[in-house]
Amino acid sequence: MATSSPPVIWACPPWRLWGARKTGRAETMATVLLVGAGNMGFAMLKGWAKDGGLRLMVVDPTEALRDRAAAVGAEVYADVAEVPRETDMIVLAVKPQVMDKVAPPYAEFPGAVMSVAAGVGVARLRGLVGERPIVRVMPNTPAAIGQGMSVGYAEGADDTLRALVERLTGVVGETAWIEDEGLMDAVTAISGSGPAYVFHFIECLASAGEKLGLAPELALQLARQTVAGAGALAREAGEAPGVLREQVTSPGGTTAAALAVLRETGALERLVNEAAEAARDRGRELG
Ligand SMILES: NC(=O)C1=CN([C@@H]2O[C@H](COP(=O)(O)OP(=O)(O)OC[C@H]3O[C@@H](n4cnc5c(N)ncnc54)[C@H](O)[C@@H]3O)[C@@H](O)[C@H]2O)C=CC1
Ligand SMILES: O=C(O)[C@@H]1CCC=N1
Repeated sequence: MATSSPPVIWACPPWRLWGARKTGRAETMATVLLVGAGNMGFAMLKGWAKDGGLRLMVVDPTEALRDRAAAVGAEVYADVAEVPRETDMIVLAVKPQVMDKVAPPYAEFPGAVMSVAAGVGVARLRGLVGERPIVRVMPNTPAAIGQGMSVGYAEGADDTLRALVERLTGVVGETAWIEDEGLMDAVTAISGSGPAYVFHFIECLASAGEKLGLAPELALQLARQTVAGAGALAREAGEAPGVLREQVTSPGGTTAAALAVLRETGALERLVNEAAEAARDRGRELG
């Protein structure tokens, strides 16, 4: 019996055939539509552009943001009405406050939906885009350099869809899954918002350096590289952060003097707890 199968060939859109030739992974071809190419959407898009097997489409009303998306290889559209209805995955990356207005037209599109919006639950998303596989993902902006952390929660997703989500999150960093959607606000408070806490710590450390007499540029260089180097070590050393902390802390030395201030009253820990709780609570409000 002949093995060639013209109907399958004809059923494939041309880009799929192109992608199949390019990657040799025909089964993993996918069209991804990014709705909202702002801070978070574009951070992910930059990574997705490195995956040669994805057809990337972007909708954003802001011309400058469309231009930068086009510059990394995406097909860009100003309005949903212009977008070809050829989607395997629709990624909603607009603000939670506009989700109710932006999402409903995508109910007419095929494919699954992945939302990165803080606070917006699967039940609400289903009300907006209809019955279909829906995945919530909480990414973070280090995705822009392939160092992101993404946490997924999936309803109605089979292994193929989970694999596509992991492909999209894996190309921009690490991926974890939660089985309880109620934890998504906690995830948002730690890894979604977390980069901002770390950037603020860099600001504080640089400011402290200036107050101790360092030139602003030098103070910022020291603070930035110290946080970057400590973060990389914490990830790669294979030892608990507490062990790495002790390796810096000579008994009776300078670090011990500083940590006594930071830890003695539990002030920093309390502050971080309160900050994370505030972020979690705001996520609940947005929902
Ligand atoms: N910024 C971050 O670090 C993170 C953000 N998120 C989530 O990502 C989502 C987007 O946040 P950001 O990127 O920070 O906001 P942003 O304001 O930078 O991006 C939102 C984009 O949506 C676009 N937009 C507005 N109306 C639209 C429409 N009708 N169609 C298509 N695009 C439209 C805007 O032009 C803008 O570019 C939010 O829901 C947020 O909760 C999640 C994790 C981290
Ligand atoms: O600030 C926010 O609401 C979004 C979600 C996590 C990071 N940025």
